[in-house]
Amino acid sequence: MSNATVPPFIPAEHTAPWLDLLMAADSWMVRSIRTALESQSDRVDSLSLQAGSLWLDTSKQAWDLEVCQRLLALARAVRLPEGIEALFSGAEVNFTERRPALHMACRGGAEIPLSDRAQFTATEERLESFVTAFHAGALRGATGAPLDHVVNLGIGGSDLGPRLACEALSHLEPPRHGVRFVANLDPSDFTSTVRGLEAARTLFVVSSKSFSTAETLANLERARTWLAQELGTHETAAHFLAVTSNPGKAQALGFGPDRILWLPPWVGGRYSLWSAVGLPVALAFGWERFLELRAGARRMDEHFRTAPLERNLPVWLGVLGLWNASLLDVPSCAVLPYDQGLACFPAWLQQLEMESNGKRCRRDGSLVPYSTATVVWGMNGTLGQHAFHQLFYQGTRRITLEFIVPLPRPLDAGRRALAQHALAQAGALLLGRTRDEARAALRAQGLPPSEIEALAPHHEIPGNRPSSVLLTDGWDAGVLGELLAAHEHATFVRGWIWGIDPFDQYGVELGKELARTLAAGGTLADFDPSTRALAARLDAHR
Ligand SMILES: O=P(O)(O)OC[C@H]1O[C@](O)(CO)[C@@H](O)[C@@H]1O
Repeated sequence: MSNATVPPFIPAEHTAPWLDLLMAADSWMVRSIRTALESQSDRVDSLSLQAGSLWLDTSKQAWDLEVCQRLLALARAVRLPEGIEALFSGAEVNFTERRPALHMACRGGAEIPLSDRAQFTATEERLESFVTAFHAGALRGATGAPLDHVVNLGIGGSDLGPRLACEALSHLEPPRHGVRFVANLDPSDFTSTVRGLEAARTLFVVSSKSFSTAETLANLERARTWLAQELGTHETAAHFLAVTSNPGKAQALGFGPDRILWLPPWVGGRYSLWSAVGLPVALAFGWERFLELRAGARRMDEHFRTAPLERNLPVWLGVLGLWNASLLDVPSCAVLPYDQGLACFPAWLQQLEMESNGKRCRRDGSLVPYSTATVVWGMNGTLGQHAFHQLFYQGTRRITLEFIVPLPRPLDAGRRALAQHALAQAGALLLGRTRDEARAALRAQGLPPSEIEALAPHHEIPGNRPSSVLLTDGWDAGVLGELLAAHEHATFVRGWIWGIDPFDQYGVELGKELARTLAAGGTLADFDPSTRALAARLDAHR
């Protein structure tokens, strides 16, 4: 392993920039973003930046250049630049599990640890040859028929990354082979996903870092049963590939060593798309496309590692998120990709941020004395406009928004209209409508004065809703890689400043443990009276 060390932990609130930021936050709680935009001619330019194919405009956020600079001063005070170097050098930034977090190494953005280089290279060669054989029709199932359809069995990071990439790419080009995803423990997920598939031609990729996740193991069992029923044989090993860090467990569950692909332990589940977990992407769209996806992410790695903080897009995304979450105490961030292929981007980002930074305990064991990760949620535009944007316009909740607007080249009329909707939403949410403007609009409809007065408050829209807009220049696998890696790094930036470990997930483990207890019919004594009563009701249900 690497000799690189992690710089010491410095609590953000003990630094001088933190105090400045607290004062700035007091003022931005009440300041008008709209007025700031109208009065500062350089605001848009100074609060926008480009990295690779991504253009980020943060000028509609509740901050200004001074706040941004103070946040960067905070990042320096807690030694973020050395933290970034520690991340890329393979230091144990995953300090609770005493591991590096080197997902960047899978895409060439960092070095593979020396001791793992041979195994990693061998895995890459095997991955590529599986993909080549699959496309050549040379991977054959139990009946001798070529396998030509893929079903990924996995959950969380073993599902969301490849699912997102496959969906996004399938809106750019038809896949060479169909790929479907089963994640849920709900049996209907499996049943409805395999409906219509020809068992003899179906390849299951079973992705699980631990190879002990209940949902994935249940779906593996279902897949075996389905194949056996459809093909009339239990000799179905040729229909399965396993991707895991725990080959021993996979072997114990019947996978031969030649059917297991290695997922390095230093790749976190929610960062694993770039590893063998990304296999479905390559099976569906080709090895080259997978490499392009990785190459885009690698471009963002290089930018993140080398650009000065002042021009560093993931650092900006990171500190802006921290400003909203911890200093303005905004509890929620809606992410709104204007691209049908990015429908599951909010779910991917949700896991990335909430599982990584939904924590409170710091490196020295102290608790973070302010809010950490926000609730991340969202939906692709324009669908959300007709579902929950009303709350953005006139609701009482404090929410910040992130519009993601991929701009393919050339941009056809349909995509232009879609992008215009995104920009119009961000603009309208900032602008709002004053009471007088509402009155004027009602007057123009010819309503009598009494009705105008009654209705005007309902038509008033406060505006000033903070949002960022991220545009892409072009839209392909590489740009998608840039987009995903930028968010991964932004998550690291926040975790670093908060002093928490973004690469563990002990909270989820407790839920898993207790679910196992319940499923095994174990003692319910550990549970509270409400859960015991509900479990009894479930037991009695036939
Ligand atoms: O890949 P595995 O080990 O099956 O885990 C699946 C998911 O479960 C978690 O461990 C907890 O939800 C995630 O971090 C992970 O992506």
